[in-house]
Amino acid sequence: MSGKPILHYFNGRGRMESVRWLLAAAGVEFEEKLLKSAEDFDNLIKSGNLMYQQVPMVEIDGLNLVQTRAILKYIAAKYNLYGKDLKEKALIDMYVEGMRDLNEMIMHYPLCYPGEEEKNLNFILERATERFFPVYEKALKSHGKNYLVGNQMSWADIQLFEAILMVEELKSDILSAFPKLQEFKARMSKLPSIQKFLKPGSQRKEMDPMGLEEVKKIFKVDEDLFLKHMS
Ligand SMILES: N[C@@H](CCC(=O)N[C@@H](CS)C(=O)NCC(=O)O)C(=O)O
Repeated sequence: MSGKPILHYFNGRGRMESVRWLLAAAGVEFEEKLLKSAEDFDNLIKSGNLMYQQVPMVEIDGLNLVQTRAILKYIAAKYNLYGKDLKEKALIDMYVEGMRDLNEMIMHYPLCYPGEEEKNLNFILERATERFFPVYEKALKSHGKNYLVGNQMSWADIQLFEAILMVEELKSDILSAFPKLQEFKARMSKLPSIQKFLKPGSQRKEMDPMGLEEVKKIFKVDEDLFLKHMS
């Protein structure tokens, strides 16, 4: 065993991408076991290591961690990205949860009912520019520091950087009204661990590398139930 964390998921962003980002930004190397078929997923379930028969699952420090938030919290705490006291942790949680709300909308965007793409896209962009980004712009402006919480990089900054890149994929000039976020993005982009992850060929996933249909096959998704659940 290499001692590196092992990430179990399919070859796509989904719920695992923030975990990949957090590890990569912390400079932690990891391995991936990518599910390619329903059989792979069944075998993983049969191993008994998935508490809820769901992925993401991360093998780390002898644990089989599941539930995305639990995984992220563990990694943030382990690599000193989770603030110095309870108040900083609470602030980081509040920022992160906002970005995860935005992230969820973007994750579900390709799953919307046919014909509703434009409406959904406009909703995401409206939420990003009217609800979420102003919070982080204001925070950076008001304390004048390089990072959202305290004076060092935290989980909140990494989640924000990921969120900015994702929204920019939907609308490239989305930061035009947010000068502090533009500076933040430029600063974060220069960090060596982030530069490495941004390079082509890294373990960072593209928007839709494997295709929705294949993902549905792995999880044996019923189309109607799926759309209802996601809407
Ligand atoms: N609350 C869980 C949700 C996990 C989840 O829904 N995972 C999906 C893949 S992204 C899954 O394993 N689906 C198969 C199933 O639920 O049977 C988390 O945040 O990790």
